[in-house]
Amino acid sequence: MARVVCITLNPALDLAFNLDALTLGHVNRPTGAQLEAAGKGVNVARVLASLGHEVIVSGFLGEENDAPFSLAFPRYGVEDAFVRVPGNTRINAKLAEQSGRVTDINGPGMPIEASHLAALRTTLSGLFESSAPPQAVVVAGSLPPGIDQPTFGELLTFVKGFRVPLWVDTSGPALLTAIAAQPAAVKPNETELADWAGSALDSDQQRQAAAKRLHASGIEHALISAGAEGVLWVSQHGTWQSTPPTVTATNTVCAGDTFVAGMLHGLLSQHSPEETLRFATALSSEAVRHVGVGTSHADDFDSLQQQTRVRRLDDTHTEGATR
Ligand SMILES: Nc1ncnc2c1ncn2[C@@H]1O[C@H](COP(=O)(O)OP(=O)(O)OP(=O)(O)O)[C@@H](O)[C@H]1O
Ligand SMILES: O=P(O)(O)OC[C@@]1(O)O[C@H](CO)[C@@H](O)[C@@H]1O
Repeated sequence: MARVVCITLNPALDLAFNLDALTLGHVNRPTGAQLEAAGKGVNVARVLASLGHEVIVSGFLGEENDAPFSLAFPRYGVEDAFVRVPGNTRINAKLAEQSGRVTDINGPGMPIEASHLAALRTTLSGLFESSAPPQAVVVAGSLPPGIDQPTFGELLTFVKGFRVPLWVDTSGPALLTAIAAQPAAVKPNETELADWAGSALDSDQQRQAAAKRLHASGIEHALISAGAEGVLWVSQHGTWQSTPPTVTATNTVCAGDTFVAGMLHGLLSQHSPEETLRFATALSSEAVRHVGVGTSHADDFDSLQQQTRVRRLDDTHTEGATR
């Protein structure tokens, strides 16, 4: 198993509400509510730890409300290397309706200052210069106020300097900055990549062309997810496509993070490309059935994997790799 650092610059307490249907402008009474220590990198970390990896979480946490995180980290099985900064970590509302529609309300996050960034760099240097340096690093989620695009680009270059694979999952201008920094992997969804691609990525062909272009631009693993329509993956292993099984989508909030963790797990464990993509896709489909990240301990996980369709698109001699 590997040692992995997961960085969340803008974590969140996710407040998930289950509603029959959301009515704007009215009092809504959810059937259930759940508050969890989250944010993209924390979610990825949680999945990797559940798969047996040694995971360290870092980034910035508000010192005024860090108790739910400090309590959750031992439960998630991850080591806490977050830099505490003045203020409160944001609370993001996730409104999930019976129809499967989810409305996210994500706050801006706490202002980050140059001294906080310097503290983060010192923490990361300490982790990577230790006697047991990590084998991979994930940077996931949005940028808090105070971290502009050039600063983010510099941070990614700094992290790349540790010479382990850097995986980045972000959106908007930060995704463009990340792609320019040439990490080992990015995993936008089809909407998030449209800006970079210059057009909507509605069809398989458009997504395939964009993933190939992304890979050719210097990204070792170009991954594009498209919800229930599945994933396109272009790498040195070829062009692969997966389609998840049909499941009842209750809450899609952590699906992308679960997928990223599943892929990294497969690659770090040296599983075959087919096995890696099947596992990650099935795991992310498991995630959408409930609030929170996906688990491979679900009773029917084997069946979810069997129902996941995986195809290699650039090789006609891979019938054995499909199900
Ligand atoms: N409705 C669904 N049914 C089955 N699987 C799904 C569904 N939605 C998402 N998934 C699985 O989760 C993966 C990631 O989902 P998606 O493309 O929505 O990522 P995302 O937009 O990054 O998610 P996030 O909400 O975590 O940011 C998909 O590739 C798919 O395998
Ligand atoms: O605002 P960001 O950083 O883009 O996304 C934050 C977030 O929506 O991502 C996770 C799900 O992927 C949630 O835990 C969290 O609230």
